Amino acid sequence: MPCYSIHPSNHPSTARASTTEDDYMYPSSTTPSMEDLPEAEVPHTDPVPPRFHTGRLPNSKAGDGKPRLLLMGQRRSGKSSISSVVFHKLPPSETLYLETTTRIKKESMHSFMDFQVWDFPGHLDYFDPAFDVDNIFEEIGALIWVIDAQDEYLEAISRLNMTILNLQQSYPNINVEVFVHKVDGLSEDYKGDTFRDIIQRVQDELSDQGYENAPVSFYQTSIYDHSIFEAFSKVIQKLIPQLPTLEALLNSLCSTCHIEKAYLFDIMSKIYIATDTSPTDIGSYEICSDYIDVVIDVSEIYGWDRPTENGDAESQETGNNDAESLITMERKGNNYLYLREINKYLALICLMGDDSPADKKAVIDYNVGVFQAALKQVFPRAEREIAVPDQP
Ligand SMILES: Nc1nc2c(ncn2[C@@H]2O[C@H](COP(=O)(O)OP(=O)(O)OP(=O)(O)O)[C@@H](O)[C@H]2O)c(=O)[nH]1
Repeated sequence: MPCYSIHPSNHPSTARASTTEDDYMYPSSTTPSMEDLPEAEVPHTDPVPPRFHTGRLPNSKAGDGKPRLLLMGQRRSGKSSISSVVFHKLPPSETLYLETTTRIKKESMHSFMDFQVWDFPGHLDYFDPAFDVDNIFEEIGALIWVIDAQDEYLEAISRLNMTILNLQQSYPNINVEVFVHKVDGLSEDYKGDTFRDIIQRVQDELSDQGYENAPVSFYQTSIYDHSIFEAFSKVIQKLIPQLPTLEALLNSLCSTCHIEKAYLFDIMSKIYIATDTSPTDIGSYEICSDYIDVVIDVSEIYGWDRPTENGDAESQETGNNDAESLITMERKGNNYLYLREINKYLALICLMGDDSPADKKAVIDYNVGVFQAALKQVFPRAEREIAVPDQP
């Protein structure tokens, strides 16, 4: 059995528990990586001067600097389930017991980049003048609109279109991501028909209102398979300005080492933040995603605390030298899988073809080391400074 380990002290679930950056956040008792923010806005009555989109990149440091993913849609469409399954690792079957959301639920995600997930109650009319629309939409990274494909969806489509048209004036650059959700319960034919019908209706209604080529993307999703993670990966990738560079680095790694497909994964959520530009298929994503689970499970059993060289907290948090970056290769059908922990948030997973990577492992190791070094330069979060408490 090849060796591997994602070191427990380096493991995201442990590492992120200690990250407290915002005064106004308090740690969640159940999940260390997510933090509940104080409750939703209380509608305020003061007149709000109109403000317009600044054209900043969504994750540029403005305000709290954390792009928001807003989860909106009709009641019971599955918004809270999506957030719980992707970011809290809730088993999908347990979402049956989730209570309906009554106030905006804000959570902060500490990972390769910080972002927030805001789960909106289905019934809320956020364009009511009592709400501070700016406060909701100004730092937005993406608006994720969830439509229950197993239910009557005309009302959901008209609310979506109303929202897009309302936002178009002040925030024309917002990415609108439509999750045609709960497709697990539908036959293949019905699923395809429903998906096409929803796309057609949204586009037709928007163009009837004079809004052609609206920036809306559609995904078929379910919490019962990997589709929700794939969709989230694509949504998150749009928020990463360095994506083209990451893809170029992965392309170069793939061609140098004869790698068929390479993914850069966020270990905790199993969202992939970049992949090389060869065609992606859900099968290879599934293999890699399952493999992360195996490595994490095994490392939680067999991992051990490695003392830091000088014992200081910073090197413990950020240190990820060779000793903590271990490798596994495994035969899977005709493929080899290669996993390397890049830092405490990210892991590189590669699918390789027939010629045994074991013969050229040294070359792969070397090139992955080069990739890792380049990543640190282009993607500052790879070397993120962790706040170290002042010494008395
Ligand atoms: N079959 C299926 N059911 C799902 C899926 N996602 C969520 N559900 C179910 O849908 C129901 C409603 O889910 P919630 O997450 O509470 O929906 P919500 O949109 O947050 O609802 P509100 O809080 O009322 O706005 C739950 O019983 C979930 O188990 C899915 O992908 N497939």
